[in-house]
Amino acid sequence: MTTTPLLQLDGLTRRFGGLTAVNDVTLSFGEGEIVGLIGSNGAGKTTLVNLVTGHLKPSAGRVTFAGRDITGSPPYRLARLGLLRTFQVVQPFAQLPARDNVAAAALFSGAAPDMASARDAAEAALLRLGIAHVADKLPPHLTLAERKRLELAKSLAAKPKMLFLDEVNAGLNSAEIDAVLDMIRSIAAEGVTIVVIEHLMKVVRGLCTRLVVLHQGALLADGPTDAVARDPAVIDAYLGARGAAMLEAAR
Ligand SMILES: Nc1ncnc2c1ncn2[C@@H]1O[C@H](COP(=O)(O)OP(=O)(O)OP(=O)(O)O)[C@@H](O)[C@H]1O
Repeated sequence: MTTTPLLQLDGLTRRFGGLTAVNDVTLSFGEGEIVGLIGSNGAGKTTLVNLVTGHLKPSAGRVTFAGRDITGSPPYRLARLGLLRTFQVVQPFAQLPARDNVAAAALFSGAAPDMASARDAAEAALLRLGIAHVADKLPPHLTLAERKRLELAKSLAAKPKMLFLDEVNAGLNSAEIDAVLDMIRSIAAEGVTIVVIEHLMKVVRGLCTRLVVLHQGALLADGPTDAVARDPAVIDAYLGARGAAMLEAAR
């Protein structure tokens, strides 16, 4: 029996003038999967995520989420369906305390019907991510690790079905990364599909059961982490001998 994927991309393509940043990508993602989206700088990872989450419109192709054609839908509509993302550079509202940043995400996504329940959802999300103590602080006064957790709290309060995490571990130390990985695993354990865009092999190896590799906008490989890590085409185009050794060492 085949199950319907949560997210299906068919021939997804985005051109910028003469450059094809995402080239005819066909892929699907199931419920509760943790998938790593990898590839060298400029491979098209961010563009692909932007096409799915409504921040860019495709030049061609189709995006289907939970059986519904969502091609070209704006981010706020997709957030209401449970399709959410974080950004590589975290972008909280600097003048709002952490709690209200999370509450705003809960309201914006429609996960909370009013400010009182949005604040309750925010408290719960901050607690779950271990940063309840920063609820009253303004984002500029948070550490990088706290700001990254704040991003995750915003996504969580929006009740995601699928979450794209854009380098949520960049700049964190090893212990901070381990803590974030545990949080991501616990979110996935509730059935949320998670796609992580990553350069850190420790994260890819420790978290993802499946890897999708983009190269010059096209799909180069898609399969179980171990198999993809040993794929000569992937080693050649992306990992290099050093990257493959690092991925092996991170086991
Ligand atoms: N708005 C844009 N206008 C023109 N070209 C763009 C635009 N956005 C991305 N590109 C180009 O599309 C290609 C893919 O970029 P993208 O940012 O998606 O790659 P990436 O894999 O996310 O890279 P990185 O790992 O460096 O973030 C690059 O050549 C980039 O210069």
